[in-house]
Amino acid sequence: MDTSAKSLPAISITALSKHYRLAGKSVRKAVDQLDLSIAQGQIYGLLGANGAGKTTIIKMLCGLIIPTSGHIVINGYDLARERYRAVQQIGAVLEGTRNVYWRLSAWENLLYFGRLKGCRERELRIRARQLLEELELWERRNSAVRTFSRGMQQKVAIACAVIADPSIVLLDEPTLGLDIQAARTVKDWVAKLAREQGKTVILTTHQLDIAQQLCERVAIMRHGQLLADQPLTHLLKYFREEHYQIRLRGQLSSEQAALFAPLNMSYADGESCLTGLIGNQAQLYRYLADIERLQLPLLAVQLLEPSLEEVFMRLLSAGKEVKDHVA
Ligand SMILES: Nc1ncnc2c1ncn2[C@@H]1O[C@H](COP(=O)(O)OP(=O)(O)OP(=O)(O)O)[C@@H](O)[C@H]1O
Repeated sequence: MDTSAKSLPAISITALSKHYRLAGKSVRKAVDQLDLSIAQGQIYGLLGANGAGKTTIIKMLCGLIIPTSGHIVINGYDLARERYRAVQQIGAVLEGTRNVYWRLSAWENLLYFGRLKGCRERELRIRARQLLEELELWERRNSAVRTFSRGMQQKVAIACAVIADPSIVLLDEPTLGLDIQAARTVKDWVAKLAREQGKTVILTTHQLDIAQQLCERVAIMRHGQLLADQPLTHLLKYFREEHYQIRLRGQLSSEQAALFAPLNMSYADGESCLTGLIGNQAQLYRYLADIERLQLPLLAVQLLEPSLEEVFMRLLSAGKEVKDHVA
């Protein structure tokens, strides 16, 4: 296979399913007839509620779970028929804290994973040093990973995943449990992997603000199927006509705020701000009628671009597939 072709998708998934047999004759469809194509050099977010099937997809891409049916092609290599070559294209950090050896130092972990992946000794040492320096871990390279903070451990795990310089990096919940500063370091580094080194990054996360900052394209999954698979900018435009901000002078009482309950309420500088998706004009007028009835001083009603979190919640509650028709 020609892996150098730029037009080749990094990952191509066709009619992929994973069905688990449960007790009796019942079956859980963790992933169900999924089609997906992920372009080279993209940061791709795989989003969905708990149990949507994200980790199952990541594990199938790594070759850790055998699909029930369907095909996975990675940089042109069929995972079922050319497994070694296909898996070589990938570096992965799975969910949780056990991606690296806690008794080994950061340096030893990098050398261990590099040798396991067939790196040559001289290049391996140069790359290990470069990665540890980039991630600000060089000073602590000889300390056992178990003595590291959660953020430092996660940085070591990501460094181990990319030690052999794979072109595709899979990150399952890369910022879970990290404090704001550690999450930002990981986030900035993920962005650098794609934008400066041209790597394809596929990440799952429940932190939708991080997905919104990082991802160029986003898939939203529900019950093993796709509800949406679109460029982030398209998705954010999807409910643009329905996302409002209503500003009022003064602070609402809790009884007054309850009338606008599905909207987010904030108060600052003497103004109350109601923000959220208002699905139709009739609902908007009902809110405005309440405002008039309560004699709340109205300052402004404005259309806003929704956040990814609002689009996500809306899509999940609607439960309908979204076609890519937004220009
Ligand atoms: N080994 C297994 N046996 C049976 N069912 C499983 C197994 N592994 C996963 N599942 C089920 O498959 C579905 C998808 O799980 P998966 O872990 O892929 O979801 P997820 O989107 O990653 O969820 P989360 O966000 O909670 O990590 C869930 O209903 C889960 O309970």
